[in-house]
Amino acid sequence: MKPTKRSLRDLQELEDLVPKQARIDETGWTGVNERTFIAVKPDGVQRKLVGEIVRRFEKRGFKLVALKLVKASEELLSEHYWELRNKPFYSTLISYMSSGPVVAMVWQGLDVVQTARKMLGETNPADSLPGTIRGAFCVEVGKNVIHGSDSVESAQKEISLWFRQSELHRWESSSKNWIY
Ligand SMILES: Nc1ncnc2c1ncn2[C@@H]1O[C@@H]2COP(=O)(O)O[C@H]2[C@H]1O
Repeated sequence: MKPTKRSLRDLQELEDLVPKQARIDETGWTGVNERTFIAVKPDGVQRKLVGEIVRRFEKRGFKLVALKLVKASEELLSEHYWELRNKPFYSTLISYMSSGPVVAMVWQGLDVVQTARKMLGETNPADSLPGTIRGAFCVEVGKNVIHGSDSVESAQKEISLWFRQSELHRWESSSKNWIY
């Protein structure tokens, strides 16, 4: 039977009922299918760095799997930054991250988690090499313009937290054979 608009919406609603943990395995790919979560933070969006950041990931050879402009709720941010909840800068971090829209993305490719971290630079921009994103575009740890998952495991959790399965796109890149 051809699915109607209504039945597609029903499927979406059903998917939202599936516990997030159950979806982690589906994003836990390896090799050329490894994925990472990248977010251009509110200062990066305000400072018009989105295009430059997307350009760097595209030019490196990674594949864009998902992208959206989102105003993160405090609930989402408290899950995302759960491990930092006792840090003295935690409340400043939550208000900074909820101060404006964030561009949330998923990028895919060989060793993308580790390579993306190198492209981003160090958490503190002062320690970041000039060619990195933070080394080129920011100066202060509290406004460091971009987030990238620090491990494959964190990437799986963060992708599941920020995206629905239906927002992660499968597509064939025509330049794949020139990259791998
Ligand atoms: N000393 C600090 N003061 C303020 N913010 C910090 C400090 N250390 C880390 N952070 C923020 O906490 C964030 C944790 O995730 P990120 O590595 O993306 O970026 C980090 C900074 O935005």
